[in-house]
This record gives sequence, structure tokens and C-alpha cells, in this order.
Amino acid sequence: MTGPALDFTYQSQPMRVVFRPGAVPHAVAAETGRLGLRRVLVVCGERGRDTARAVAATLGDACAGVHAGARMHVPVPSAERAVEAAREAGADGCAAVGGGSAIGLAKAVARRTGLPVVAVPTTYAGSEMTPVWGETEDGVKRTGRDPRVLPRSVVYDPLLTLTMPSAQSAASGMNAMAHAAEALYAPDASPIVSLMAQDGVRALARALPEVVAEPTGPAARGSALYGAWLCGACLGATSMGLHHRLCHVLGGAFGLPHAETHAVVLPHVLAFNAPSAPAATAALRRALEVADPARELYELGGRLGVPRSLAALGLSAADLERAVGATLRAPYGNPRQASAGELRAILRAAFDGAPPSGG
Ligand SMILES: NC(=O)C1=CN([C@@H]2O[C@H](COP(=O)(O)OP(=O)(O)OC[C@H]3O[C@@H](n4cnc5c(N)ncnc54)[C@H](O)[C@@H]3O)[C@@H](O)[C@H]2O)C=CC1
Ligand SMILES: O=C(O)/C=C\C(=O)CC(=O)O
Repeated sequence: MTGPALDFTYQSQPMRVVFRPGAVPHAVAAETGRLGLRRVLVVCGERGRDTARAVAATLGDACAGVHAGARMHVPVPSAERAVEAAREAGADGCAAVGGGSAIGLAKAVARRTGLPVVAVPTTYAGSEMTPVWGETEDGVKRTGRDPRVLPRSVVYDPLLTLTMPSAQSAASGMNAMAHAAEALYAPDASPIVSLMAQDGVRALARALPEVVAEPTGPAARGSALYGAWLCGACLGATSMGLHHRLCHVLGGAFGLPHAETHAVVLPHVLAFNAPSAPAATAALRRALEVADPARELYELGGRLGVPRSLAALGLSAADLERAVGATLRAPYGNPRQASAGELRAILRAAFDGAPPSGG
């Protein structure tokens, strides 16, 4: 039996990937050189400054400066400051060194100026694989797609992730798995995305317990980063659904930490969507080798020490109704439409840290 006739569109992204432990000392300069860049602004966050400086040193005369202005959810004023820094430095490109926040800031520069980006990711967020930008203004996080923000080249060096604390690694890995999980039921899903999603989830589910047990173990770090790459590529190829929408509301309006919010919310949205997304659920069952993927991700988060509830992340019960309203106001594609009451139930369960029940 071959199943239903195949019918899909898949757009591959024009980018180059270097994946190698220890790649950074040579690869970033090689990649910016290939792009013909002569004045590269290195963009990072405060905590990532040392790594960024080390990368900047490898660029030699092609380094136009280090701008350590990255902040989670890319507040618009920080984007404007980064553009100013790029102009003042006479930059002809950016190298983003860090997690999704550093890459997001470089994307904000690219969106406003067209400068090309080389990404050097140090978490599992996956932004480096997507043409998706996100910025926050007045408590509202807006996202969009723009080919100019897609990094031209990505240097994955698992050794850069060894310093990521265990709990952050676990949450970041679950952020990545959320990309794959939503890609499986996205309206623009395809068999290619499905392959990447299953392998990405499988790689992360196997690697994360090892990463948490031994954060400096290079083999598990390599597998986790490989999984994050695949999951990020899924996000880059498809539209986001209810899960991502909820996380953006919670991050933008209430400043909740991005990766941890994903880790808490994901099991609840997957349980809600499961009856309307049987093929996606079956794919996750295969990847995780369990009968109930939503429950397994909830349990995995617990085993990895990721916070279980939105309350633990700092949300107050009084914020739940605002989050429901903001989610209803913003359109998103999803296999199952959620009413106000159903959103309330999903958010309440996530707030309490209860096991996912599907509403
Ligand atoms: N546009 C897109 O496709 C995507 C965008 N994002 C965005 O990325 C942001 C979140 O990114 P994350 O990577 O979760 O967090 P992050 O980039 O904010 O990093 C969190 C903290 O960890 C530090 N850090 C990063 N790598 C480290 C390492 N290897 N060792 C020690 N410390 C390290 C950072 O300096 C920062 O202080 C959000 O703004 C989110 O919206 C996330 C996923 C996809
Ligand atoms: O929620 C995610 O992990 C994916 C996309 C974004 O975060 C959008 C952004 O703010 O860059």
C-alpha cells in the first residue's frame, strides 16, 4: 500500500552550513570571506561577549566591532541601536554569535539594511535556519518572514554549547522540538519536513538526558545541536501554529523566558491538537517511541529539570485572561481551532503545571 497521492510544495532555503566541533577559529572568517565581507559587525548578548570577542579576533582586520546589545524578544529600541552601531562601524555584514536573541538582533539589522548575516548559534533555538524575524514593541511581539534575514551561512560548533547550563540546554532543546512538532501539522508541511522533524525530535530526545547528565560531553552536545538544526529547518519551511502563537503572546506581553515557555506550553497544545492531527501525532510517536507524545514531552521536561508551570516562570493568574484575549486577536493556522474557553483551559493547565489532558 503506498497511501494517498503525494501533493506538496517544499521550498529549500539558500544557505550554507558548516558543522564541526572546533569549527569556529577558522570557519567564521572563512564564511565571511566567501561572502566578500570586509567590515563585519559581531553581534551578541551581554553574557555571550567573551565568545563573541573570540570570534571577532579570528576575523582580524575584517572585524568592524562587537555590539553586545542582544536582548530576548528583540525590543524595537535595541534593534534600532544595533542598526546605528552597524552604520557607525561602516559594516557590510553581521556575524551573530549566541542564541536566538543575538541572531534575532542581527536579523533586525538585516531587515532594515539588507546586510548579510553569518550565524554562529550557541543554543538550540534554531533561529539561524529561518527567514522568520520577531520584534517586541509596547508588549506586543510581532513576527514575519523576510528572505533578507535568513543567514547566508551558519557555523555550528558544538564546543560553543558546552557552557550552556543544563537547565537552559534542556529548555532550549524543547524549544527546538516545538518547531518540529508544529511543522508536522502545519498547512505547508511536506514529507521532507516530516523526515527532518522526526529525526530532529529523535536526536534531541536521545541527546538531552545525556547533555543534562554531563553538560560538557561533546558527543551528546553534537547530537543535540544536529537535532536543533533539523528542527530549526522545519520552522524555516513551515508556518507556525497555536503553540508558537501562545509562546509569543506570553513572551511579548509578559516577558516570560522564551525557551522555558516553549517547554511548559508544548505538551498542552500537542494534547489539544492531537485529535485533529493524527498523522503528526503518529510521526511524533515514532520519533519518541511512545504512545502519548504530549505526555512524554511533559515527563521529559520533568526529568530534565525544566520548570513545569507558567506560574514558576513568573506569570500571575491575573494575566491569563489577557493572554487569552491577545491570542484570540492574532490569527494563526492550526489543525484545531481553539475557542476562548479552550484557550483558557490550555493556559490554565500550563499555568498550574498539570499533566496535559487535551482540554
Ligand atoms: N526567528 C526565529 O526563527 C526564532 C527566534 N527565536 C528567538 O530567540 C530568542 C530566544 O533565544 P534563546 O536561544 O532561547 O535564548 P538567548 O539567545 O536569549 O540566550 C539566553 C541566555 O543564554 C546565554 N547563552 C547563549 N548561549 C550560551 C552558551 N552556549 N553558554 C552560556 N550561555 C549562553 C545568552 O547570552 C543569554 O544570556 C527569543 O527572542 C526568540 O523569540 C527563537 C527561535 C526561533
Ligand atoms: O517561537 C519560536 O521559537 C520561533 C519564532 C520566534 O521566536 C520569532 C522571533 O521572535 O524571532
